[in-house]
Amino acid sequence: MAYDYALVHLKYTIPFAGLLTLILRPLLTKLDLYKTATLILVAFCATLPWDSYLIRHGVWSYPPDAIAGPRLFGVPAEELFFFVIQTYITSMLYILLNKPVLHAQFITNRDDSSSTSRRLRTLGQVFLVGCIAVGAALVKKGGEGTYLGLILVWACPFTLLTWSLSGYFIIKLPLACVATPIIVPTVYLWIVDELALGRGTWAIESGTKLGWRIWGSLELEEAVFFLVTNTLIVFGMVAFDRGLAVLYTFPERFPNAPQTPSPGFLFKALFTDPAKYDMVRVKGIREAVVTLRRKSRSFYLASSVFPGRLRIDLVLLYSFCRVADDLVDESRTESEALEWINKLSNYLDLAYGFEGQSPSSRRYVDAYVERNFPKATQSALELLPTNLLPKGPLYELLEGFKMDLSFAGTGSNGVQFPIKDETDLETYAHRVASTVGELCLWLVFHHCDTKLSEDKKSSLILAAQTMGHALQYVNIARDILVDAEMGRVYLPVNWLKAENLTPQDIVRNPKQPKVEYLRQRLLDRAFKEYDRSRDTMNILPSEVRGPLIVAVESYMEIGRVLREKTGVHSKSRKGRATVPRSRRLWVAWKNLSAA
Ligand SMILES: CC(C)=CCC/C(C)=C/CC/C(C)=C/CC/C(C)=C/[C@@H]1[C@@H](COP(=O)(O)OP(=O)(O)O)[C@]1(C)CC/C=C(\C)CC/C=C(\C)CCC=C(C)C
Repeated sequence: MAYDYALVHLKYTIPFAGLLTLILRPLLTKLDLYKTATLILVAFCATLPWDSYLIRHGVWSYPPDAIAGPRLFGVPAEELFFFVIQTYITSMLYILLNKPVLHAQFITNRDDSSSTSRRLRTLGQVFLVGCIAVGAALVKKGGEGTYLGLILVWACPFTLLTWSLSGYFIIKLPLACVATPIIVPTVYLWIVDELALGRGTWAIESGTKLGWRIWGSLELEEAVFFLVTNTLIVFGMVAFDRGLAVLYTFPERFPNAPQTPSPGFLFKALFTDPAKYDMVRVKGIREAVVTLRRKSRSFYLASSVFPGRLRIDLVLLYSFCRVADDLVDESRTESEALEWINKLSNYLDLAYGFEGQSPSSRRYVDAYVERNFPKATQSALELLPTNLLPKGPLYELLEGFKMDLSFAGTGSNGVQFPIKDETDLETYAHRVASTVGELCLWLVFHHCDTKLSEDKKSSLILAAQTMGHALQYVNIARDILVDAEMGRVYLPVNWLKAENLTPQDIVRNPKQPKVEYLRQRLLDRAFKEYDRSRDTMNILPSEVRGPLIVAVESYMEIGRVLREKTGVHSKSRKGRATVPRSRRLWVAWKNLSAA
């Protein structure tokens, strides 16, 4: 039938591409489309002359009754469409699987790589050179090895180039991010190819093929073809991501990296000598990602949808806040905690005192950090992007940590509960969470291509502060049990009094029924603050609106779980309510679709 080949697309390739598009649509950014379109263009231009050569030299053919008719350089329109749809499918799968990954952490160079990585990279190079040599020999010999030889001499030099450029990076990436987008479309296209060869939609001429069948009608050459072309597409995507990662990770080297960089910019980044990478910064980013992944599932998930440099800076900000909070929280005595707060305050004095001055003054700040803070916390302080953040909210955050110290002495006579009423509660939430919301927004303002008016910025900051209250109230509602175990009660004392309770009663028995009522009261307050600020998020620039909404909603979902009371029972090992992973993913997808 004249539409046999077109039917292959209608039945197999288009539905698969459609399904991937449907899943990915809310997550796709302009940059993803730019990468995919570039790869499609490259794949099209690289495959067309090669394919045309194969058809003209009778290596393969299409029965005239299986194709519609139009051809370009002898290649049927359906085949041209194959170049596009295959590249699209593999790219989409790669993008989907790489969304959660912050590529900056995998930047590496020879010195940073293990001896196993070095050996693997060399092994890959030797293997690919071997494939090129075998391919060339087969083509030269002619006859049955011709088609396999042509595949190898055409695809392996590109693969060798991308492997040599990005080999260490590819080895460092999680295996699933690289192997799955190669294997899944390859196996799928093997099945489609087997069906097409079986039906005679296309045919490989018998004089130029080895005649080895892998399974059913699937010839060895076809199996190799799909494997190497999908490998090439994925390696192309990886090269893109490595270039982008270099561009975003080193602001000193690339001060004005645009969200969607030109090919020139990308080449410059890709060909930057790896020996010149600031590996101290890369290692700091790695530590920050580990901290984020371990400590906050909500913000870790949300971080995946933020673009480029903003994502890195938010992760670094999280890491600073987390490290500072932990230093204070994990102190054994009040004086030790106070000492950390003073040191953090001195650090801010120095960092902001030297702001805008020479790199040597930055080294002075780093020296202070290295002298005064534990090794594991140093990078979080050294990499805080103080040049993009106002200092006020950071000092205020430390004031919030000081309020936590007022709980010190629990269990002895000196018990204190600083949250006496709603005003204290709001002051506390303002210090520890509104400050964080405001800091996030300053990063957003700096990194967004869309510039906002001062009026809009002020409304957004106000909304971020209110949203901070909402998140902090959810945090307190979630942690009543955990906090009570540490002798802390953040529920206002006057609320407890109205229920004939004291903070000490909560510390003694945080599971009593009245606690559930108080938790819900606090959640009502949280959702009131959320309602007051949520609509303002619609004036955020489009490139960050969805991601910020995901950050807020995935945290507020903890509150929703607590409201349904299911979360109180489905607790993590730490005794905290959690949102199941599938529900978190759904929240992210739903909100990105609506944003
Ligand atoms: C996507 C991404 C990586 C975001 C990073 C956000 C960030 C920098 C968070 C810092 C969190 C942190 C460790 C702060 C220290 C003080 C503290 C503990 C605050 C509480 C956070 C809870 O985190 P977690 O559950 O991990 O803490 P514990 O285990 O209980 O110690 C807080 C509840 C505060 C979180 C508040 C925000 C992130 C601000 C939210 C507001 C916005 C994002 C602005 C939205 C914009 C508009 C216009 C409304």
